[in-house]
Amino acid sequence: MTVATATPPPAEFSPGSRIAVLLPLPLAGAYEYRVGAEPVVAGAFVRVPLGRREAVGVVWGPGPGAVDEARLRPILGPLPAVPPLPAELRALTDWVAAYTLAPPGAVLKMAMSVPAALQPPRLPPRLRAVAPPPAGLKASPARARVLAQLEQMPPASAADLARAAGVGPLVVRGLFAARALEPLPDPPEPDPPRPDPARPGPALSPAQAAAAAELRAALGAGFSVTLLDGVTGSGKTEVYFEAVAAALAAGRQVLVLLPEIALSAQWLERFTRRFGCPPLVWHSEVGEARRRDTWRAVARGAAGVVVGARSALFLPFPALGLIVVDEEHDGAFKQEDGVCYHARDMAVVRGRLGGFPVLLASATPALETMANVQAGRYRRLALPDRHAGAALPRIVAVDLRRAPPPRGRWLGPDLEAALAETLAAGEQAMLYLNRRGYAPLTLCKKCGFRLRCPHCSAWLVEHRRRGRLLCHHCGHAITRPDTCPDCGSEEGFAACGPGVERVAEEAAFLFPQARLAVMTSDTCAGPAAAAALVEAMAERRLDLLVGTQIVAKGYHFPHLTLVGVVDADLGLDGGDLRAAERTFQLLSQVAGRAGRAERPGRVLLQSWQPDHPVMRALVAGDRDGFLAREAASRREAGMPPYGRLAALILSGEDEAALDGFAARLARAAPLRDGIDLLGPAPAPLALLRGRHRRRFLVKATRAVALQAWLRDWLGRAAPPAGIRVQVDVDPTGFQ
Ligand SMILES: Nc1ncnc2c1ncn2[C@@H]1O[C@H](COP(=O)(O)OP(=O)(O)OP(=O)(O)O)[C@@H](O)[C@H]1O
Ligand SMILES: [Zn+2]
Repeated sequence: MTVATATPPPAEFSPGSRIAVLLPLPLAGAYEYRVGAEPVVAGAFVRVPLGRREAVGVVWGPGPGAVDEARLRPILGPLPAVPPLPAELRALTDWVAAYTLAPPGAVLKMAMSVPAALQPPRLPPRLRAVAPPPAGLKASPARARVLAQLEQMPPASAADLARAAGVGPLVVRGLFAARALEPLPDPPEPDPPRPDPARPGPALSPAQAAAAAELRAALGAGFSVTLLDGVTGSGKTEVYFEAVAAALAAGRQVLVLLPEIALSAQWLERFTRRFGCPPLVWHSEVGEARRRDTWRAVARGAAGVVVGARSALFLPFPALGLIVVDEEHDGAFKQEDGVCYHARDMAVVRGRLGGFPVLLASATPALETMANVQAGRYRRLALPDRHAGAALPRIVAVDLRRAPPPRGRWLGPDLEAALAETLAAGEQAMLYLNRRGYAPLTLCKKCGFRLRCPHCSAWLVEHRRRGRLLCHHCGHAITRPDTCPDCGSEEGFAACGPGVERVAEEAAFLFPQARLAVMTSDTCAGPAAAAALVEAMAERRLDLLVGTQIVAKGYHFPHLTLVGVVDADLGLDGGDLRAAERTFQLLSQVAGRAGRAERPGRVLLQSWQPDHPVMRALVAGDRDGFLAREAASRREAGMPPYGRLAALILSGEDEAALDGFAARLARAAPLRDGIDLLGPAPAPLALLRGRHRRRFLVKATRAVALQAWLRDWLGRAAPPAGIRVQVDVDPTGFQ
């Protein structure tokens, strides 16, 4: 296919000139080299000497002339058969590095995450006979058999040929050495199937059609950001598929970011139905060989649509024309280790650098996004109704103070009654609790000692099905000890509080006839298991699904009419700035699974604080009122999106050295108006994987150049060996 390239041809550097080469390593900047005998273009992947090793980097630009002529080393040459890294992605790399304070090479590493993709595919050479055979070729019966065989079969590898002719491998090698056989040139790499934008989509409702028309108009009109704000089940996916089709028809590539793509079999199916073939999928569970082929197909412009997790943002698209960020409010778009970046925000940056539209879709947009809409930076398209006349579910808060569950149980009488009714009517129900495992806390029956992770400040979570107690932060696992490690008692341990496994146990006890399944990231390991569960649910082979937040991810179960939220208050506690917003989003999302087809849905929120603003807003269906109140309180406190935050996490194994450095760093902070420095304080996770952690929070007004201030501050006190400093601009997790 031909690709409408958005960028002019890259700059070329002539033999002998100085160039900057960025290496995918956490170095302060690019290194300087000299071009060899052949010219190279900006963005080219090149091999360079690095100390005594050889490394692969990217030609970033002209060399600054910082290295002595005598010490300047020449590059070893370009990598064959890899297109240069597009200028847009180089600019994004620099931008993300500057914004997050990460070393540019660490950002580049995300764009070069599949080293094998930089090598041309190595096929065993296929051999064919040279015609006529070279004069003076020594004949033998075995050689004759090989040559006769080749007249009957297509070119084959040496091994296949020897096998087919019934000769030893040496015979084939001998013929090759005598030039009677020659290798066939490698075939071009096969292109993935191309999604067909001309296939008809479903007939859109007037509101859907109006939104789709606006999205199509945005394509080809340069950079813009549009929020597709539609209630759950309004058909946001069908609408943005129209924009995908239009971008494809214009010869451009499309990237769709989904928070849990590994679990999105339903989405892939819908895409395939609409476009006639599946998209290319990109996430950490895709195998190395597939990732390699995908990276290369993207780089040569042969990949029409990629759907991926946040890391797909750093794929080398030469002709990207649209990015869709579905469920744009989802916390999974934020990367919290290594380079701390938010894929939704950086998608907007890539759109601006590449001059194309970015589309954000959600039923519960992030406060940040709504603020951008209000400021006129983003456009908003609304889909206020569910598709095909389905009503939004009725949400009620169940006051657990009035009707608590029996002791040691978690499903109160109201929820139990609703489950009984739903199941009796032959409809499906879902129980939601955002906590994996059986019980979050295990304690000694005699002395109350709590089983904790030795490497983290966290309790061990019992996973009864696996017979293990696990740390959810570092993976530390033990079997339940026979005696208390503290008092030595043999009385045993008590499981405190519920996880989904325990709720499932209770539901199975209450409704022994119900066909029940548990869905969490650990009970359905891998996309296939998740897809099987989702299919079983959609085909009504299950009555009751118990799960964590992964059950909420955009699924469409037509026969699901009841959603029970076991602990709606979970997640509201703690000092997290976004606790209320996130709880509202999650619960709306879960609630949105109910009643998506003919039968109306209802949602029961079990809560000890049914008067909490989050519960009230959910019950009243008052999202905009809730967001407005949240926004007002953030504005008043100078918190994001009206002020800015950065978190600094210092960590080290030696606690005294860590505290010493934290104090030194605090003293070194340059004071100025518009910046509040909070800390150092123990981070909420004060110990993680054996490292102690201290946190600073920097609160700034929007007028302050936050990154410049942080760079200045960090430049004043270098950490001693063994202490790591992690910068998180716009933190969301507060761990
Ligand atoms: N115009 C249409 N014609 C036929 N089916 C449609 C149409 N619009 C939506 N649907 C169907 O309605 C269901 C809900 O649509 P979709 O999943 O796109 O909604 P959504 O807004 O993305 O929901 P959520 O936010 O809950 O993920 C899907 O099964 C979809 O195929
Ligand atoms: Zn741990």
